[in-house]
Amino acid sequence: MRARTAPDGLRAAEKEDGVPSERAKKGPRSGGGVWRSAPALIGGVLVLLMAVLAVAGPIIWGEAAERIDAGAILQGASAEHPLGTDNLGRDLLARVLVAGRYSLALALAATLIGAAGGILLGALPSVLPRRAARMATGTVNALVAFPGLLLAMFTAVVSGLGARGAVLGIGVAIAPGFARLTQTLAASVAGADYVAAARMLGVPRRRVLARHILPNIAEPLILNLAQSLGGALLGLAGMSFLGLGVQPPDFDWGRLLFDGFARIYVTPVVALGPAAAVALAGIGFNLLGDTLARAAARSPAGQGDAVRPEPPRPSGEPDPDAVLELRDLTVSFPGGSTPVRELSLTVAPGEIVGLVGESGSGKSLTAAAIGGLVPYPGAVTYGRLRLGGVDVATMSGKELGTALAMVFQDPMASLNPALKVGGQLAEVAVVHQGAGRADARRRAVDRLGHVRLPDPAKHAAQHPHELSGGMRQRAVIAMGLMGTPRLIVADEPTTALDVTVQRQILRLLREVVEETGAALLFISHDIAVVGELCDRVVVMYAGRVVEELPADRLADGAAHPYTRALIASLPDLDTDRSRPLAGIPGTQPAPAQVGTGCAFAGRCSLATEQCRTERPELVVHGPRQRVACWEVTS
Ligand SMILES: Nc1ncnc2c1ncn2[C@@H]1O[C@H](COP(=O)(O)OP(=O)(O)OP(=O)(O)O)[C@@H](O)[C@H]1O
Repeated sequence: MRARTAPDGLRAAEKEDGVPSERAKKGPRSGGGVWRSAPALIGGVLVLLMAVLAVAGPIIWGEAAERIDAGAILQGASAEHPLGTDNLGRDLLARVLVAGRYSLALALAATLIGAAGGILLGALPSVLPRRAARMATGTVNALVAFPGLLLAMFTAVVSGLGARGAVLGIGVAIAPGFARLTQTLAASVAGADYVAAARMLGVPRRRVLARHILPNIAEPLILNLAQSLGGALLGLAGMSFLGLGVQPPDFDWGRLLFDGFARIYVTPVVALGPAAAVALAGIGFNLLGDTLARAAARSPAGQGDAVRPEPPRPSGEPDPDAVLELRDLTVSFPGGSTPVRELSLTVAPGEIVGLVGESGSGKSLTAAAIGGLVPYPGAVTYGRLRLGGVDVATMSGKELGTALAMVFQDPMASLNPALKVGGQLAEVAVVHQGAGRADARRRAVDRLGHVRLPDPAKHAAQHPHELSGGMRQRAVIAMGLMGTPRLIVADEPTTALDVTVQRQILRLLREVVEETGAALLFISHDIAVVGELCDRVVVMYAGRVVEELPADRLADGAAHPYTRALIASLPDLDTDRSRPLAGIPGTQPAPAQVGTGCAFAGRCSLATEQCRTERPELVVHGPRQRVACWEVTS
């Protein structure tokens, strides 16, 4: 189970009225702000200039660059030749302007070679058997440790002096960086449930790589491409300058620098022109690459716009009393998968709301979206997300971290095994409330006592592995209570615990709610537990809420066929244990395959043609109950 403080605000760029929020317009999370910054503007202008030069340079100045003038050999700067002339009297300014196309083309070729080779090498560990994968990883590690310039020079010399050798050399020097990046990104995506699921289903590794891994890591690789272009340009100029690159009669900026360098003490201006061109182009590509990376990191999804965010919908007046007000939350992933669809949820102060549904219905993603923790490359949009009456997009990380506590399934994943429990809790108070060390430690021990951990001072001085599973989960809940949470989101907090400890943790959560006045959003697939603990139950199916009702009406008031089926599938004392448990026939549609009608229609014995083609909205059906079902509400 994990308790995490949520990061700086949520990733919503726009407010409920469809107008960009102030934060979206000018705040640090705004991708637009990044593009208006000085480095972005300078980078953009420089790259644009380079592109114009590459296209128009040879057309406009091509002839001047090749015109030999025996009367103007080796001249310095003059009105006619602002950068002087070379040993054949050719105008150096014209040659610098013309060399742009060749220099940029070579840099692009080297970058593409480096990127292709690196991505291939970095992807190998994902497709090879274990031992070969380890060798591939070792090779990448060795290449990364090897000085890039030496690698480039060695390759250039081996493959023959000239532009081809230099391009290959720089490509080889760039490749290890790409390989390392690919490996790291692939490893982070490889841990995702959907990759694990594909592997379990026997999908071949190559296909897992091509379909599940590469599309999800494409964006950072493309961003790295832009930054590498600047590096390649500088590298190629360096190679030509060392005499290993472009050979006469061809010329690029590096070659012009090489030729001018011999005269640098007599007429320094002849070296200045190509040096300035290389420097400006390098700076331009680096600034642009950097801007792209920052814009992607701050885009509405927080992770780039691999998925086109759906526009937020206007949705009535804010509820001033609600602790959590979520309107029209949609979470989507590249490839058309939308596991959460236009979900709306309200939690009142001190209320315990259970979010229940089969595995894959989108419960955890809903919790993650509330905490701004939807994993890359998920895109999150909503019409409104308010915590304690405050728009989450306007809250600082500290404010959100104090107002929201999140408790996840595996407590060990929330606690750093190398740090003592008390120290970890204290850190929350130091970071979020600016408390002194001693005060923070006192508060940590107090909070551990609050969650009924026996001898809290002793356990505060222990490492997580010295605590039992139940104690660890108490410690994680205590961590959430280090702030003054208005809302605790607990995602399957007892699933990893044995039955007795489960009951203790559930009792503790209820006590915490009663004592602190915080509200609790309790996520579970177990409708029996939800019915026992919660005041109100929200039932999710295929990313949408299908029913909301008071928990005490579950047994006899549940109306949606899915809710009723969930309840019917529970064993009770009368259940014949010799027979298999009554499950719900069929399976929930995958997030990318939810059709236009009711998503439950395929499994519902009451389904009509209307259910299959038209999606029912949630409508009031009795006191504090709403149901989305044509058959129940018509
Ligand atoms: N990182 C991801 N990338 C792509 N799809 C994802 C990702 N995480 C979840 N999904 C999809 O979203 C669906 C809903 O996932 P979620 O974890 O929210 O379900 P859940 O209701 O919490 O299920 P469980 O009880 O098993 O945790 C999953 O079926 C999965 O297909």
